[in-house]
This record gives sequence, structure tokens and C-alpha cells, in this order.
Amino acid sequence: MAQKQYEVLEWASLFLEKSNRETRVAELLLQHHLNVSRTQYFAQMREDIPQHIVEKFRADIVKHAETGVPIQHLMGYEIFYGRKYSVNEDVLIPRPETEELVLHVIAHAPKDKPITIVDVGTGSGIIAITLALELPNADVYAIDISPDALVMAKKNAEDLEANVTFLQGDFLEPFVKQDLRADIIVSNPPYIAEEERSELSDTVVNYDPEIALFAEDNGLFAYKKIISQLPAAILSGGSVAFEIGHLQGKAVQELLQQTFPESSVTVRKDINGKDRIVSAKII
Ligand SMILES: C[S@@+](CC[C@H](N)C(=O)[O-])C[C@H]1O[C@@H](n2cnc3c(N)ncnc32)[C@H](O)[C@@H]1O
Repeated sequence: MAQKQYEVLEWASLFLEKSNRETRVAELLLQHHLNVSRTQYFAQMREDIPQHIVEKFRADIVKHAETGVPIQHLMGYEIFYGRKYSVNEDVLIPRPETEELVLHVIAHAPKDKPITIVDVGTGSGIIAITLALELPNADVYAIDISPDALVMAKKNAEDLEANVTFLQGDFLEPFVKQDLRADIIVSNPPYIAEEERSELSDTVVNYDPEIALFAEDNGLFAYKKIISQLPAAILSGGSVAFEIGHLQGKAVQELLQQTFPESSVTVRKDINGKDRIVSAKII
């Protein structure tokens, strides 16, 4: 018997609710299996869906509910800043908060002269690639310690035709080693404290890479390390922008202020009113 699109979605929502899984994912997954735009998806809510698509969709919903595997891994991609990025277990699944970091950098970047930008801890490459595509005057470098993450980031850069130089190493070290200096340094580093592990969903703990999530020193290790490398990596008058955990604003602000006492360091809130970005213009 043929099933209408809204009936298939209703089944998925009930199934996911029963297994305490988020239901928002069902729509994204169904849209993916139907291979339609968002507008088309809503327009055809009362249309019949071919049986083979219903079966594939149901199988993915059951797998997600039973194992916690993120739908982005089932689909093989996530959308970031309107572009499709391949993802797998080697990279953090892009988060919507990070779009706010990218928007901040784009809004404040000089547009009238050549600039150099470094993305520290690039993962799937979302920050570096978006900046390379949105800021044609920027020479963009992207660093990660994980060779596997860099494979995925390079694939994404190639697929999206973005010109990014990828370096492997410990935070800013490979950039500094080349005697380079940047106008803008941006990072969404690992910032979750080990003590917070139990608060995370098993979808995050089991499927995002450990190295992308956790940081010692109450989640501050990466900020401390990057800030200690900054004086050798940034140009005077350059700027820094970090994504932060919503309780880390004051601590990261103080760390930056200690290293650059003359600079003004700002904590910015995200769309939900939570501290999300710490930025500074370096003097
Ligand atoms: C929170 S993820 C961010 C990934 C990506 N920039 C994003 O926003 O989705 C942090 C990234 O930092 C990388 N990383 C962790 N420790 C590092 C280190 N010591 N040096 C360079 N990168 C590191 C991880 O491999 C991971 O890709």
C-alpha cells in the first residue's frame, strides 16, 4: 500500500520519540532520501512516496534509534553556511554555532587588501573553506593534528573548489615554523572538560572524535596553548576569534587579556543568548 509523505514522517516521529531520540532529524533524513529541496519537500507533503524510498528511510531511522549513529554519518554530509561538507567518524560534525563564528570573522575582516587567515583545528574544513570562498582577498591556511581529519578537509576543499593550504601539526606550530604571520586567527578548538562527558549524548561521545571534543585543564588546554603561540603568529593590528563553551567566556577573555594587556577583548553571545565567541584586536 502506498504511503503519503506526511504518514511516513509521522511514523518516524513516533518511533524516535519512543526511543528518546530527537525527531528533528527525521525531516532532514527524509528530505535526503527523497533528494528534493526544502521547498519541494514541504510542497509534496501529501504525495505518495515510492516504496523503496520508504524502506531505506525506515532502515536508517531504526539504525539511528538503536545505535545513536548520527544521521549526518548515514547521509555522509552536513550543510554548513549553505554548502555541503562530507563528514565521517574522523571529523566533528559541523555545528550551527560555528556559523556564527564564521559570520563574525567575515563581518570584521578587511576586504580592501590581501590578508592571511589561519583556522586552527580545522576538522572537516568548514571554517577555512567558507572563509576562502567568501573572502577572495584572503590567503587561507588550515591546521589540524589529525591526518585523518585533514584527508576529509582536503576532499571538501577540492569538492567546493576552495583554495586552502592545509598543514599538519600542533595548533599554530606548523604555521609559525614557516615564519608566517596572520591578519586573522580563528579557531573552534576542543573545549569540553572531561567532567562534562556524562552530560553529552551518546551520539556525540560515540561518534565525534575524542580529540575534537575534549580538552584538559577544565576544557581550557587548547585556548592556553594557542594563546601562548599567538605572539609569534599574529601581525600587530590583527585579530583573533575563538568559539567557546558557553561557560568559558570570562576564563578565555582573561587568558587573552593577560597575553595582550593593551588589546580590547570581547565576549560575544550567540543567537540563543549564550556566550559563544571571544574575540580580540591585537595591539
Ligand atoms: C571542535 S573540533 C572543530 C572542527 C572544525 N573546525 C569545526 O568547527 O567543525 C576541534 C579540532 O581540533 C583538532 N585538534 C585537536 N587537538 C589539536 C592540536 N593539538 N593541534 C591541532 N589541531 C588539534 C581536532 O582534530 C579537531 O578537528
